[in-house]
Amino acid sequence: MELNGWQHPLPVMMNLARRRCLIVGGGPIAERKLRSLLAAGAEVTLVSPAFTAGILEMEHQPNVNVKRQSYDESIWTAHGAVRFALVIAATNDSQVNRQIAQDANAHNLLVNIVDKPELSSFILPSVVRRGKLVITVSTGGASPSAARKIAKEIDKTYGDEYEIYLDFLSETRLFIQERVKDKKARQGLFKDMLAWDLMPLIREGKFEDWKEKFNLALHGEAWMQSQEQVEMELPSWSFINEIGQHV
Ligand SMILES: C[C@@]1(CC(=O)O)c2cc3[nH]c(cc4nc(cc5[nH]c(cc(n2)[C@H]1CCC(=O)O)[C@@](C)(CC(=O)O)[C@@H]5CCC(=O)O)C(CC(=O)O)=C4CCC(=O)O)c(CCC(=O)O)c3CC(=O)O
Ligand SMILES: NC(=O)C1=CN([C@@H]2O[C@H](COP(=O)(O)OP(=O)(O)OC[C@H]3O[C@@H](n4cnc5c(N)ncnc54)[C@H](O)[C@@H]3O)[C@@H](O)[C@H]2O)C=CC1
Repeated sequence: MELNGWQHPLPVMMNLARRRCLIVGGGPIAERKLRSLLAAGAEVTLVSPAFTAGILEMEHQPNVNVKRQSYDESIWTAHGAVRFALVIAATNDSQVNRQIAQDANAHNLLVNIVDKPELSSFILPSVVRRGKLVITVSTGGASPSAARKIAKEIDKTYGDEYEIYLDFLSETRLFIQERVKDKKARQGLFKDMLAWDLMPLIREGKFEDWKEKFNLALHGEAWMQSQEQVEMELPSWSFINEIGQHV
């Protein structure tokens, strides 16, 4: 199935924890894709007559299953059923890669063909990570090295402070989500939080002290302590917001 170019792909973030994925091929590109899948928690089966030293070093990890054979159709049914969440064809034989694309499509599986974006149902972007913050760059296959270059520029701009910032937002958001029932009220609070200029505090190493003060105020408030979820008005939020605004 030839896809209609990469005019308007759907960007997604996938939770691959304990999902079985298949990589066909054992060269440096297969190794790069393997590392990405393992970092996402996937269980990966690799099929290839030969493997890089890097792959062989990982062979005995519990999430890695190495099969020393050329690709053939038995891969799909080896365990009685099609069992892969994602498939990556990373051989250096474009005919074999094309065949894998056809077979994966026949099984209705998502497939990435490393030498043929137009036959792929997904491609991998270049990635910048700061803890929970993930920034991805894709050119839809137009220029993977441009994607990488742009990601490197972003990498320089977004420092480690974003990881701390996101952890704080995540913690506080969860705390509020558990206690404030009214959706509109919650969203108002999240909007207020985003306006707080915390980044300079983090950069100057003053954030931990500020956070302690903030958390004392947040956790100490009567409305936060009540067992009842708050419906709408949060009179003491303005006090919390004051602390946030005057960092
Ligand atoms: C379509 C896609 C399919 C896919 O693999 O998912 C694809 C396809 C191809 N890549 C090729 C070449 C190179 N790819 C890279 C690097 C990366 N390639 C990645 C993704 C993608 N590559 C997908 C599109 C992503 C997008 O555009 O958004 C990255 C971002 C992510 C990753 O691989 O995980 C990773 C950077 C990781 C990082 O950030 O560090 C480099 C540079 C390098 O290795 O340093 C080169 C050499 C320079 C050059 O050619 O530009 C070739 C030609 C092969 C040949 O000529 O033989 C093809 C096939 C074709 O173009 O037809
Ligand atoms: N998507 C990307 O980011 C990039 C893609 N490429 C493309 O990826 C392809 C693979 O790149 P490398 O890993 O550097 O190639 P490589 O030549 O080092 O490795 C190819 C691997 O495929 C295996 N293989 C060959 N025939 C097979 C078969 N029938 N069944 C199973 N395994 C088989 C080989 O044993 C080998 O392990 C290149 O041919 C190139 O077209 C190249 C650079 C970047």
